[in-house]
Amino acid sequence: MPLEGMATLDDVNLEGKKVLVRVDFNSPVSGEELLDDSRIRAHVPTIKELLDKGASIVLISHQGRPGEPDFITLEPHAAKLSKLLGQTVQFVDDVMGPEARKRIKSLKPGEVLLLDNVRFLAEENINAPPERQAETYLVRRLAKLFDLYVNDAFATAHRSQPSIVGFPMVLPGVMGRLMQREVEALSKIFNPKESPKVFVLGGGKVPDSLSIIENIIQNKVADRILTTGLLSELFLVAKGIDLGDKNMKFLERKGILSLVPKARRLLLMGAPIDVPVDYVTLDEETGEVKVEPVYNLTGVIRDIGPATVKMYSELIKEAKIVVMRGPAGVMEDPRFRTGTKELVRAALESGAFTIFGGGHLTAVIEELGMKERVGHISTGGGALLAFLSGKELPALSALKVSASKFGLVK
Ligand SMILES: Nc1ncnc2c1ncn2[C@@H]1O[C@H](COP(=O)(O)OP(=O)(O)OP(=O)(O)O)[C@@H](O)[C@H]1O
Ligand SMILES: O=C(O)[C@H](O)COP(=O)(O)O
Repeated sequence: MPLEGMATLDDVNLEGKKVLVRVDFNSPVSGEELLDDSRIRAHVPTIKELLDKGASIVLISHQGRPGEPDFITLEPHAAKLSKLLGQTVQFVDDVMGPEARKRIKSLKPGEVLLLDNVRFLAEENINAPPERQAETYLVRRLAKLFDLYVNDAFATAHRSQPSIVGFPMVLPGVMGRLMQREVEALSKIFNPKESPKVFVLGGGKVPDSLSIIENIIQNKVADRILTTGLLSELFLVAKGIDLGDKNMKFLERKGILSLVPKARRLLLMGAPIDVPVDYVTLDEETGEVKVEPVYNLTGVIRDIGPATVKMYSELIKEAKIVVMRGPAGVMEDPRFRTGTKELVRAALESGAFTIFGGGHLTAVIEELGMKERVGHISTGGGALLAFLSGKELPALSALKVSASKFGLVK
């Protein structure tokens, strides 16, 4: 999806403006302690630019979902952001009540205020069309206190919630730098000029990966799809290969065998799907770890094998764009991390523009110490899956409507 039709920070005057910025600070937590700050860190360039250009900033975000243990206040996030910015980030344990409105009104240029978890409001937890969300209490109460709305929350772009699609209906809405970077990088995937493109798809979210494959086949996006992880097991079964009793039973228990007809249809449509030739397996009784060819498996599949790594690495070398999502094996156990690590290394050494998604691959990139070679690491989980599956992202549609309604783009 091109940037076309959406406005960026370059299209608006920020001097002295009061700006509402939707960020996605949703982070893994233990109690009220943040376990990872990468989502918060990712928004720093946008926030700094707004401050440098003389705006006062009010940040709005969610954390967790109602009923889940990670559904907590954003107070620790404010403390973390203060450290990252090197300036005090004010916090108010309120979203749209009198205290929050008073603090928003008194905010001065150069100051930052973080509101509390927007999902504490029932309205925010309902997905509805933008016109409906523009009429929520949240939007009616807060919008009049601002000059501008900035959406920097790519990771929540697949939700049609008031803080995402409601505000830009009534305020001029532009994308922040993180949102812009995500959309620009991910748009390369659908640009026919940037070929050949190799997708390396693995991990455990098999139905999501199938939706991605359907979309990239329909749009003739991928030149090759290299499968790993549970997805590769599904395609081997679809090709008629018996993975041995233990693996077949595991796939059945996970509901993956029911996806075989769909996988077979994709193969019959001529999808350029590659499957592993060997796996690293574990004998659960003896604890023995072995490399076994796919047609003679006795152990439980834990990682792709060395011959597969070699074959896939050769194909990756020829690519202009490499898109990688999900680990190649059960990489939580260091004995089964080699496949993922070597494919990530091959991608980063290939000279291709690399796009990575998912927490597991991000951890491997850090471990390899090769972060500076990365083309793009997406902050999106569900949003990235939706984007790659060709689904419309409500946040982007709303920004387009806003840009046209408020005359922000020519
Ligand atoms: N062959 C396999 N058999 C069983 N599990 C596997 C296999 N290959 C990968 N996995 C599991 O897949 C899981 C990761 O898949 P997932 O698709 O959730 O990745 P991800 O998007 O990077 O995750 P997140 O972003 O949530 O951290 C891991 O827990 C890993 O152990
Ligand atoms: O972590 C995410 O994927 C985003 O923050 C969106 O969260 P959600 O799936 O709870 O809407």
